[in-house]
This record gives sequence, C-alpha cells and structure tokens, in this order.
Amino acid sequence: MRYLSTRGEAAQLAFDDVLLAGLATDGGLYTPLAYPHVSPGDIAALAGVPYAEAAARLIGPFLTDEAAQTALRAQTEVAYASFRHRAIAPMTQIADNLFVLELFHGPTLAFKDLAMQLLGRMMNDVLEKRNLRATIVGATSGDTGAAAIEAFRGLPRVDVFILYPHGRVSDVQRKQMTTVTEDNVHTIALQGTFDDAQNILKRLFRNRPFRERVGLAGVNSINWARVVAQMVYYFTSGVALGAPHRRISYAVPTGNFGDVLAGYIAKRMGLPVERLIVATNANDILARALATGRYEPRGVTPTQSPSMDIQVSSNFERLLFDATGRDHAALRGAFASLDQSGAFDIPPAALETIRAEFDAQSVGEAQTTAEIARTWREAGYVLDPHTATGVRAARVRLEADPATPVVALSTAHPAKFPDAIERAIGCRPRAPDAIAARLEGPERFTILENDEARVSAFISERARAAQA
Ligand SMILES: Cc1ncc(COP(=O)(O)O)c(C=O)c1O
Ligand SMILES: N[C@@H](CCOP(=O)(O)O)C(=O)O
Repeated sequence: MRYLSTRGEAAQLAFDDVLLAGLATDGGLYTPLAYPHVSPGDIAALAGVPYAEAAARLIGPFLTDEAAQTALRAQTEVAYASFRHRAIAPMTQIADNLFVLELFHGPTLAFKDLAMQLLGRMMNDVLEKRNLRATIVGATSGDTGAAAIEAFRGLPRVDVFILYPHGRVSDVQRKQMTTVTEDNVHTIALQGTFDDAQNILKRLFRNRPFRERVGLAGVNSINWARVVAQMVYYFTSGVALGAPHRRISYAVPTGNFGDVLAGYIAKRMGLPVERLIVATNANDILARALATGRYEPRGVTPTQSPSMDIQVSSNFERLLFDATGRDHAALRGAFASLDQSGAFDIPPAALETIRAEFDAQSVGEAQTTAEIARTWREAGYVLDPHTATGVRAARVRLEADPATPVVALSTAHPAKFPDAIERAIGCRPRAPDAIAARLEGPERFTILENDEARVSAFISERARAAQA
C-alpha cells in the first residue's frame, strides 16, 4: 500500500515513511491510494478472535511489505498486553439498542492508548531498523499527550515534546503528563488553546530545516497510523453486535475528527455502518459545517469535556478529500481560504456526500451533565463527560431510528474528570489504584508563550537528534 497527500504536492510514500513523516511536506494529510476491502466472510470470521489478532488482520493490508505484516502480529500482542480488560475494548448495554464501547482500559484511561501503544512499537521498530533517532512533537487537549508519553517514555531513540493548553486540561490529565520522570519526556504548558498548539505543530512540520534537523515525527491523528489503528474497534464491536449481517450506527465524541474518521475507514473497508454520528460539545464547528456547509472555526470555549475543546478538526481534511472525489486542487483551495479568510465553503456535491453518511449533534454543558445523571440513574453506569456527549447524540439518533443499534464510543474513564462527575451525580469516581499512585510525584513542565519561535528553540536545545 502507498500513500498520497490530500494536497497532492508531496511525494507518495510507503507505510513506514508515513509513520515517521506525520504531516506531509505540502501541509496535507497522508491517506492510502485505496482502502483494502474486507469481505463479509472475513468480517464474520472475526467473531471470537482476540483483539490483538483482529488488529493484525485488519491493519496488515495497510502496511507496505510482507516483513512488516509479519512483525505486526507480535507488535499488536505486546501493545495490548498491558490493558486492564481481557477484551481490550468491551461493550456494555445501557438501554434498548444503545451500547457503550469502553475504550479506556489502557494505561492512561483514554481511547488514545488503543492506537498509541501500537504506534510506539511500530515506530520504535522502524527507527531501530533504520538506525535513526526521532523527535516526537505532539499537541494535546489532554489525552493524546499522556498516551504518547506513556508509549514513548524511556525509549532511547526518541525524545517526546508535548504541548498542552496551560490551565485547560483536568488535574488528572495534567499530572499524567507532568509526573513522569524519564528525561526523554518534555511537557510544555502553552499559553494558548489546543488549536494554538496544533497550529504551532503544523508550522513546525512545514519548517523543513527544523524538521530535518530534529528528525521531527508526529503522533497526533494527522499521522495515518493513528487512524488506522483506531479503525479496529469499529470492526470488533460491529461483529459483536451481528455484523456483517446487521447494520450498526456509531456515535463518536469528536474534536480532531480522528476517531470518527476511523469509523468512516471501517465503513469504506466493508463494515456495514448505517450512520456515523459526530457528537460535539459547545465547540461545534463540525455540527455547524454539516448543517450549513461552511467550515468556520470560532474561538475555543472551555467546557467540562476539555479534550474536545477544538475548533480546527484536522482529520476533516481526509474526509473532504474523499468527498470531493480526491480533488487535490479543491483541497488546496479550501485550506488556502481557511488560512487567508478563516473559513471555506464545502462544495455542494461534497456536502451531500458527507451528509449521506454522517449526522452531527452539538451537546451543551447542561445536557452533558443531565446525560451523566440520567445514565447513572437508569443504568447504574458512570459516563465521562466526553462519552456523555456521544450517548446524548446516540439517544437522539435512536428516536429517529429505534431499530438500528447504536454504539456510543466511550473515549475516557470518568476518573479523569472527577469534578464533572461529582457535579452530575454527587460522588467522585476513583482511578484504578496503580494509576492513581503514579500521579502523586512532583510535577515537571515548562510554561511557554504561544509562539512558534519560542517552541522551536526550546525543542532544538533539548532534542538529542538535533545534537547528534
Ligand atoms: C476523551 C476524548 N474524547 C473525544 C476526543 C475527540 O476525538 P477526536 O479528536 O479523534 O475527534 C478526544 C480527543 O481527541 C478525547 O481525548
Ligand atoms: N483530544 C485530543 C486532541 C488531539 O487529538 P489527536 O487525536 O489528533 O491526537 C487530545 O486529547 O489530545
């Protein structure tokens, strides 16, 4: 399999190169030349298969060579060995035809671990094979950072720099990033929003001398490997509910659009998905874009689901690329307009294509709190605030179509957001003991102003790859 950039002005690459490249040099996102097809028979054959084996079968066709496909089975085995639930991504039913897919049983209690644990192994193996070092720079609204740090801490070939918005993540999220002791980890509290952090990250990728000097790599969902690893749990949950013989809808708490895009990829590969429901909080750019056809970021509003406090949803670019019939010029035009005038209009035919598969629902703060309380009252189940937006959106979908099961993706453990839970149900959830104990140590982070030059200087001074 080979990969092309959505903007069409970067070289086509093989999987291992895409893995290290992160963002394409033209500012676009890598995407496969074609999506591999999984036949109904092969989907049915996933029933009862351990998660690590299912992951190897489904991700394998995206790799470029046979050696990598063989190594993949061992990589998935190790990646999921540390999860606290044997099923890795188990499901719980909370109402008629409404299922919660628990993606928080990994080491940092969020869905990011499902991809990041695997990405860590894959990247490390490629670096060793090529005898290279890398400098990973990531932007986080709270969860990607912790998962990346967990996956890469202590690895001799990698330095990790994580930018998070100062004061805008939960205490647990911050401590997960700042209490680690390994000296290849550098946590930066940026005086700005997640969008500012992601903007700096993308500018660093487009700064060729910097990129080459530090061996820049990315682990946000702009990296294709993240998305493809997240596709797996759509299949495993779909099969558990009767796919390929039954159609299923998915409600996905959404920010950077990586997770819901993974559902779209699963559908392109052959999973019978009825609707993909994008759930947003007050930062509702995606709900507005689908309703009006205009993609127009506004200022970020802080909410009780801080990981979704995002206005520039990077992976929407991959969907738009497909929806325009893979029209590079249309993509370049749209993102030039976003840079110059702060918005673009989705071409009408592309909008129709998107609306044929996606719904979007914006869920306000009071609705989120009410959903946590309702699910606790009716099902005795505690939702984290991000998951609550997805469950609320799923309930709206079930009112329109009660016959099709809806899987709401549970993207984080409620213990990461105890204040929001206490507000809704009057008590604070506990993190698993081993994780809570790790958060007790002293915190280590550097506050930097929202300025690309300051950030790149900080990284250049500390990245070992720049000194080699
Ligand atoms: C807990 C949680 N839920 C939902 C999201 C949104 O996911 P995505 O950015 O893939 O749309 C994030 C951040 O990415 C998150 O950390
Ligand atoms: N919500 C994310 C934001 C970054 O998303 P990613 O999927 O592109 O890494 C976070 O928690 O950091």
